[in-house]
Amino acid sequence: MLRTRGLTKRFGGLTAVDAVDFDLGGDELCSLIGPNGAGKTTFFNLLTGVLEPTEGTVELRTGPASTDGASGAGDDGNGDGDDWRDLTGAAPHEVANLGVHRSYQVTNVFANSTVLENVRVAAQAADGAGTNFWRNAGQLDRYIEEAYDILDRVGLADSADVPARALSHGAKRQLEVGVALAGDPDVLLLDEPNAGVSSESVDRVVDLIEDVAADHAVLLVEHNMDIVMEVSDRVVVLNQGAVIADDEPAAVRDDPAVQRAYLGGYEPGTAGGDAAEGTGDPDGADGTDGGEPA
Ligand SMILES: Nc1ncnc2c1ncn2[C@@H]1O[C@H](COP(=O)(O)OP(=O)(O)OP(=O)(O)O)[C@@H](O)[C@H]1O
Repeated sequence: MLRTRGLTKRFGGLTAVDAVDFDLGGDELCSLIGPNGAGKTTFFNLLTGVLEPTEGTVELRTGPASTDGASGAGDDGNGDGDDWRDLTGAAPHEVANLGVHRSYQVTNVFANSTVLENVRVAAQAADGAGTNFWRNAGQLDRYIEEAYDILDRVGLADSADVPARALSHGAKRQLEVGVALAGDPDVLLLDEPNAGVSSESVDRVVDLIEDVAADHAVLLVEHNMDIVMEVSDRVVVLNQGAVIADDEPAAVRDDPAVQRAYLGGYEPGTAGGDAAEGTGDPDGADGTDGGEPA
């Protein structure tokens, strides 16, 4: 569905992402983990056009897509029928239009608009209708209906008329996923969707991740290893910009190189399951509510 080859980003003398070959299958939920500064956010930024790579390519399968979820599905133009679109260097809106959407570590919704409006506007924009819906009265109803369906799916139907700023942090993350879904994406990139979410809300966000993964390709950055182990089909480990493991969750957990680089001290089910060197703070002091847009 999405693949990179030799993807590299250097900031001066620092190689933040180092020759990464990565494949995300059609129905796959792949988690990207690694210590702070490993290059996860930079990798997301390269996939979504926020940053231009120093070297390497990003490609999206545009069809005909087999949705077998196998990592590395697709071909290199060798005649088995898969088509790939080169996204390398494309602007963020072009990448989004082609079906790759992301959520951010910091909540990114319109604070003063209602929950419904946030999703409705995203659905219109994705349809190329912009905000000029007056030209066809029936169209507005269609977008509102679509927005309600999405709010149902993300568990926010009861909050449709509430301003986004009034939502709890966890509910804002649900809304973010709703806004991303409104773009009708093929690929969802979720950047720490549980960061700052209270422990009571984590289960709801995890259920939502699993639900959207049923019919989308999902790449998840997550510091909480219990969640990673629970939801992932596959786990990719970055360390100093390079992939040091790419396997099923249990195999990655038991990999000595991963233990050394990242998971030393991780014990399932303890204290939120954060890996030893991760600072993702899913349950604890929520420092993110104060300065965020919503
Ligand atoms: N715009 C930039 N200019 C210079 N260096 C940068 C820039 N963005 C990131 N870096 C550096 O690149 C490396 C990778 O950073 P990145 O934020 O991608 O890591 P990360 O794995 O997402 O970390 P975290 O888990 O803390 O979010 C770090 O050493 C960081 O300081």
